[in-house]
Amino acid sequence: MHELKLMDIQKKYKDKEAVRKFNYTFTNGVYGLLGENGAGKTTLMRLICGVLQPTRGSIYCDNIEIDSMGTEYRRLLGYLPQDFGYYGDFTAECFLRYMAALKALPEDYADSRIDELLDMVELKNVKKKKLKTFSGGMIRRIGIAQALLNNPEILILDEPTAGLDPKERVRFRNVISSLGKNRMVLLSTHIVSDIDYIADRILIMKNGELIQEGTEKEITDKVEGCVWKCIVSEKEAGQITSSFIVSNVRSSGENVELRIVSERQPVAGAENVESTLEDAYLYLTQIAGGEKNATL
Ligand SMILES: Nc1ncnc2c1ncn2[C@@H]1O[C@H](COP(=O)(O)OP(=O)(O)OP(=O)(O)O)[C@@H](O)[C@H]1O
Repeated sequence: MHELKLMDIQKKYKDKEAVRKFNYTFTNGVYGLLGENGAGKTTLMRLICGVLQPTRGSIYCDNIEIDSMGTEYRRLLGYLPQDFGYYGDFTAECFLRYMAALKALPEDYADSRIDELLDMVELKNVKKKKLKTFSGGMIRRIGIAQALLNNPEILILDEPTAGLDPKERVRFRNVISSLGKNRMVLLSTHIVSDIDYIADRILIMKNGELIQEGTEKEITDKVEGCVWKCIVSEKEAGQITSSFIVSNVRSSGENVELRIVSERQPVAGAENVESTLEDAYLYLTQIAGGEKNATL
């Protein structure tokens, strides 16, 4: 098991501070990195992979700075970037062979590993098909397979579920859960339900900062007793939405059903309901930016 320690990481692109004051220690398990677009997730992942250098701070793997580890660190890593490049004319099998060669894996090992991985990501029956005929979900799965070629102990997946349909999302979650048993898996998303059940720990980023960290239960518990449901007129709904954190809106005949996160009862008749990670995420990201302060 490896320990990856981020100490006081900052990354600036000219004047833009994309990651700031980031301190965290990862070990084995699935870590879900949650944040809206532009929160700094990709930058953080690139820093961890050594593709980018921090402006300030250092990253240590088992107490050794990753910069000084060179190929030894790269051997531990598997990375699926947000837009990974592939040639559409390659078959799935050829693509993995090509990636294995780039990673300088021995041919014998690569052959058996490719078979194993195609099986794992459920693409064995289409291994002779060209990638340009694959769906978005199949491409994502082949992306994971390439990231796993060297059997990495640290696996970094940037928005791996982007563009997947609901069925593919479920299949993908199953693959990821099984991977987190004996390695560190860090995956980013802005979709709460993608990591709801599979992440052992959830990290929430906003404006480059880590604003919250914990298990799903720890984070959800932060808004325990503060989630309300009520049915109001459209006019009332408009007023409530401007001053409360509303985590869901649903039409209900002439009226509107609202789900609200608030410490006090937002309107007479609102009923307390069980909190979810989505409620907590919305609440924590909105108060962190001071977007809604009259609420709780
Ligand atoms: N090369 C760059 N030069 C300048 N600014 C950048 C660069 N890359 C990212 N940024 C900015 O840094 C911030 C963080 O971007 P980053 O891509 O890390 O966020 P993200 O959470 O991964 O978002 P997304 O999900 O949209 O990729 C954003 O404001 C972005 O515009």
